[in-house]
Amino acid sequence: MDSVPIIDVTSLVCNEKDLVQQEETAKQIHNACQEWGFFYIKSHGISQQLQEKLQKQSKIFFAQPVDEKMKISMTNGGRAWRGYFPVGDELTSGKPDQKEGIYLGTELSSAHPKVESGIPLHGKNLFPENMPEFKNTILQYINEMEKLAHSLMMGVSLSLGLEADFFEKNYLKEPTCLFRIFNYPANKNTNRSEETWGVGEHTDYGLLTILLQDNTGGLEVKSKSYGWVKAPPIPDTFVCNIGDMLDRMTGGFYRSTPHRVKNITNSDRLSFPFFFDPSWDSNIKVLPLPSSEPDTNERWDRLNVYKFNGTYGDYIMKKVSKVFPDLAVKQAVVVQ
Ligand SMILES: O=C(O)CCC(=O)C(=O)O
Ligand SMILES: [Fe+2]
Repeated sequence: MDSVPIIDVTSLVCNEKDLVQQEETAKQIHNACQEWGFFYIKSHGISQQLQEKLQKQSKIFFAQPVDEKMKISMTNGGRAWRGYFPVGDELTSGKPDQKEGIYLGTELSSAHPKVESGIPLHGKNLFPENMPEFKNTILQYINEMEKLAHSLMMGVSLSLGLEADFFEKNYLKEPTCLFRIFNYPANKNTNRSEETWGVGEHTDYGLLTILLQDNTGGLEVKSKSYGWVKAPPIPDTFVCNIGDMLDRMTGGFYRSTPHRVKNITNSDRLSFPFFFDPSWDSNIKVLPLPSSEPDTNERWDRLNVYKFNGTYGDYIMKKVSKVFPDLAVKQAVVVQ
């Protein structure tokens, strides 16, 4: 098969347990993660109405003048790294991406122990005051994505021959949930050369990403067997992909696959990645798996993920500080 597989995840999300069907779904996840590191999910249980509401309000938000959007600028987000960034502010491999966006995550009050102790990427979201419905929709969406992600990680556990709650017990007591809303401007609105990307080639950092994309298209996945392959929008599905931590834990058995985006159409493209990552202070350990074969090809970031030892917090801070170097300096995060 030369396209990203589609997996029906009913058995993972529904309340009635069908162990036989769960094993079957786990087998499909296993094959997809080994071959692609990517898969589409269908029958996921997230309502179309919620997805449409989110898209509609995001469109309204991005259509506003930059001054209005900058009222929730990331520079006001402090160590939580939340808020809006304009086109060109986010870098991939040192190059500005052709996208604007909002960084969001689990809503934590300033009294939360992690916020009180100054742990980065944790805290309050910045919501536009002129769009109260947007806030409710985002919070509801994050909540539903988190539940879905727990169910999918049960499938990933089973797919590796582990207890269904392996990740739950060891890495997901307090998952790091990051949510982003991106707008990739229409081709006609940018003076871009061939080399510019909506987001350049990269891998995701954590365990599992669940992506909602609008109808525009533009996402590409670097497959093992077929080179760069398109991952177009498919109605009623989300795109899922695994991140560096699962690659590290499985010793390369499951790969965090490079991907990139270019919007070549004459309309803006909206996308909504939800990143489901290990608890901040969980120590990333290699799993006892039968046949692990680390990837020896040079990675997009020239790092060797198989040499990484430490907590998820250690890993992501190095990454995020490269993505927004100016902000990292303001937040006193060392850029390496
Ligand atoms: O916009 C997309 O389709 C993908 C975005 C992405 O890969 C990311 O934010 O990590
Ligand atoms: Fe990504």
